[in-house]
Amino acid sequence: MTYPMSRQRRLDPPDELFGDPAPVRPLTFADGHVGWLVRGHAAGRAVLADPRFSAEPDRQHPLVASRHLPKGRVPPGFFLRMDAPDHTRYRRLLTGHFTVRRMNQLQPRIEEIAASCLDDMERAGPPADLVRDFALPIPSLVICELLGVPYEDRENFQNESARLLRLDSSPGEMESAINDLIKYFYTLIARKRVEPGNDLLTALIGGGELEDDEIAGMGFLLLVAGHETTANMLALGTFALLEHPEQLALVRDDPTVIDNAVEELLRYLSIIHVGPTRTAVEDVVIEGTTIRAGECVALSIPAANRDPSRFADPSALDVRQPAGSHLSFGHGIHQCLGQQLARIEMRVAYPALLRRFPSLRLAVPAEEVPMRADMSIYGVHSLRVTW
Ligand code: HEM
Repeated sequence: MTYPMSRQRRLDPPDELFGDPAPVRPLTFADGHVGWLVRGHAAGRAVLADPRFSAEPDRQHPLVASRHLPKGRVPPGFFLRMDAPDHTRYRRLLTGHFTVRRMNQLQPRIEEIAASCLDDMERAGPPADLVRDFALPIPSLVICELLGVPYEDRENFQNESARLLRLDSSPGEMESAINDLIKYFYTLIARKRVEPGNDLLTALIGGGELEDDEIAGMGFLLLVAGHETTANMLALGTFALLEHPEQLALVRDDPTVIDNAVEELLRYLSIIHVGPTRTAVEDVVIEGTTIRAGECVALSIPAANRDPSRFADPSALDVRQPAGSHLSFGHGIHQCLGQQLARIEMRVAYPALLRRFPSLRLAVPAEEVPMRADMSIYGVHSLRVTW
């Protein structure tokens, strides 16, 4: 098996992932280096929960690491790529800001933002690009307001994020995107020291526990993770529902299915389709396979989420099928910090869109929808729709 793999169908992971049922398989990375692919649901949870696997890129093979961050170049505060105790220190300062209760309080504002995007779409008339007009603005605006980032600066940070997430970006291109975004946060933090706001960056500055470079790294992580992910779920999820009209009708007409529909879309679509990666810091046996100290492991969330030993009908999109145990938000100490926010955004946005435009349909043939096979977060580059 070699990585990354190509897909045969737009809404399904590569067939190659499912040819052999072994939960852990040897894997050749793009540079020819051999590591492991973990594709079973139980094996994936075991790796993500095990402190003998490190998330730090400087422990990883340079070319695996470069897909996310150049070797040894984790910016201060970028705790996604840190192990305990550094990871714990940063994450602890944020958990109180992302509780279910805090996120629920944002719901009315998210509803307002979604309604305003829909008003604009309605006013402009069909066709629309659902990515540009709906899927990207909602999470971008929400994370900007939460962090205290001016929304007017979105073009800059959306372009830099795209540079960071392209699978063919060189380590140099990634490093310059990271540096530009971190520099941007430095300027913002300096401004907030003079003019504090009612936002998360201001709270982190006021807490007095962090240096500016640490706040900049945390802000950068939250901004990128907070808008690209949900934006792709909203657009790809809508595409998937348009391809499954009976499921779309359930989401539009039956308010009781939305919570599970969001989990099922997360499971079925598995937008984090490359990685997460980890490195064994000592020999570890996972379901009978020994992974030696220093070896890299890539976990396939799409394969884990379609593991037939975990889900009754894994290749079907069925919004009534219990899907809550998916691994789309990861597992263990790095499990997604923003998952409650993402859930509320989706629970609000899908029904609002489908109820506003009950006759929503693609404005181009499905085969012409440009897919994000070239990005580390899967989705659609654009989605032309009409109504
Ligand atoms: C549908 C949307 C989302 C998906 C599918 C998603 C997925 C993930 C996954 C799989 C991880 C774990 C990565 C790993 O173990 O290496 C993660 C971590 C993270 N996510 Fe999300 N995410 C989403 C939305 C968000 C949002 C809205 C935020 C905004 C605050 C966010 C912030 C983070 C952060 C800060 C981490 C790092 C956590 C840590 O290292 O402790 N995510 N996300």
